Formats: sequence, C-alpha cells, structure tokens
Amino acid sequence: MIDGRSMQESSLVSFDAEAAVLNDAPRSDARAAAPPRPAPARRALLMCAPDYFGVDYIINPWMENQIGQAALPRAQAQWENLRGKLAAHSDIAFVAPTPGLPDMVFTANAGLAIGEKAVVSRFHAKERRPEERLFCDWFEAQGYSIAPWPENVPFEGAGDALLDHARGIVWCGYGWRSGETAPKHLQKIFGLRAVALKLVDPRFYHLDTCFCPLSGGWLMYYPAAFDIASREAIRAIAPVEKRIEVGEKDALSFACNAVEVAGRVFLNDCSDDLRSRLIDAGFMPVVTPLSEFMKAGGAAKCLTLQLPGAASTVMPRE
Ligand SMILES: NC(=O)NCCC[C@H](N)C(=O)O
Repeated sequence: MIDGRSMQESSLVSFDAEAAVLNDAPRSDARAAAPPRPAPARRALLMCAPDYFGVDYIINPWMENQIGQAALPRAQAQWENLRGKLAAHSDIAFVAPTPGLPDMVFTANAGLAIGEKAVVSRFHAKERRPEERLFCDWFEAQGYSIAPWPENVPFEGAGDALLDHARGIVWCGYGWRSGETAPKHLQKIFGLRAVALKLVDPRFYHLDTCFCPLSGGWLMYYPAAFDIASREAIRAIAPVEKRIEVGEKDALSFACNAVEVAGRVFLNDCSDDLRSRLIDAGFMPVVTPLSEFMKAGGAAKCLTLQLPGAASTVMPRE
C-alpha cells in the first residue's frame, strides 16, 4: 500500500459499488435473492486495429521464439471477433494503427484516463516509446488534459494501473515495466488511493496479465505473480469471499487478462472450474480466442483501454 489510509478514508469517489452483479448477468441460486441493482452505465473502450501487428522483437518472455510467427490474417480475425463481441455492449473508439509499431494494438498501454485527465505511458521498452506521441495526440484530440509525468519514471498505462470501481482505488503493478514510484505519482495526479503491488514472475510482467478487478468488488487474480507483501495487501483489501484466485494453468492462458462489460467477462480461455466460479459470482465468462496476440504477450484486456465516458464510475477528487 502506498499510504496507510483505511478504506473508509479512501472513499473519495462516487463509485457504483454495486454495478456489482449486473442485472442481465446470470446468477447462481445463492445470489438470486439479492436486491435489484441499477443497470450499469455503458462502458467505453479504446482499441487499435492490428493492421501492423506482429512479433518483431522480444521484450517479454512470451515473445521468445515468436519473431515472425504471428499469423496476421488470424490475428485480424481474432481481433475482429473480440471487437464485435465488445461492441454489442460498449462504445468503442479507435486510434489509427501505425506501420512499424506492431505492439500499438495493445491500447491498454496507451496510458491511464480518469475523468478529464490522462497520463500518457512512458514506456520501459525503447521499442514502444514511439507510441507515446501517437497516444498523446489521440488523448489530446479527444480533449483530455494531459498530466505531466516525470521523465525518468517508466509507466505502462492501464497495463499496470487498474481501476477498482467498487472500492474507488487504483491497483498498480511495478517491478518489470512500471517504476516503483509510479503509483505515488498516479495517486497525486488523480486523487485516488493507489495500492502498489510488486510483480515477481516475468511471465506476468504487467498487472493486467495476472489481476482483474471485477464489478461488485470481485477480484480475479493469480497470487503467485506477486511478492508476499503484495499478496497480503490484496487479502487485506479484498475479503476472501470476493477473491477468485486462479491456478497456474488459467493464469498462463491469460484468464486474468479479461475485459468485463455488462456482466460478461471476455477472456482468451477459461477452465471449467474458473467458469463455474465466475458464474457463481454472477458473471458470464465469454471465451474469445486470442492465440496470435498471446505470442506477443497480450490478450483481451491488453487489446482495450477503458475510457472514462459514460461508464466511468470512479471520479477524481477535485
Ligand atoms: N499486458 C498488456 O497490457 N499489454 C501487452 C503488451 C505486449 C507487448 N508485446 C509488450 O511486451 O509490451
């Protein structure tokens, strides 16, 4: 944790704690008696078409031995499938793809946008630094105010900063890509409590590869990706009945790299056990295979950036 504030003290947000289990989501019998909840706002997402996607260099373990191995037509079909499924339940904006930037398709790493402010990523990998100007231009063109970011602090956007709408906090990952001080800067910029988690397994180099806050305070994550102190911090904040801890097999399928929209959880793959647990928690898992993007170390969540828009329930402190 960055600071010692209690959950109550950190409630500086108008969060929809109970965008929780969404009205059209399936429910287990145990949840059937839950009181009706307001329909969630529509989520807004940013995506980038994979016109120039490929594995052209190696900056994470998933890319090893994969240079030139991603099949573009299959990647395009998988991306289009994901886009179509998300578009049925959310508003999607697009940033133009650019030749020579094969990872730009992973818009989670564009930056972090909350309210009217955006922080543009400061990539750790030099191969991705040319994306910064393009994402900055996009945020500016949409009218976001770009918050200054220290030159020497790497930060890879929503890959390492995940809003937890139910708690009004931002969970931050560091250790591989984003710097240890990044959460402190985010907290100052956005006025939201930032909880810093140290990533220790290089296969889970971004927080969004192993950690997924879901509505209603649910948390799906792979504990072994974190150091002991971070695991304890997670347990201190999320009660056991809200934690969906996944095993290594699901983690390696990037099950935690999921996008939740309207009670549906879109993910690359899902074991039967995880499927049951998500359904019991009131969510509908939707498998959307993304094998070509896995070769670059990304899946559903990495291919989207959550935008404030109508769906934003976490608001910065004025
Ligand atoms: N985890 C994410 O948020 N994005 C996936 C980024 C994959 C890209 N090849 C990278 O290593 O930066």
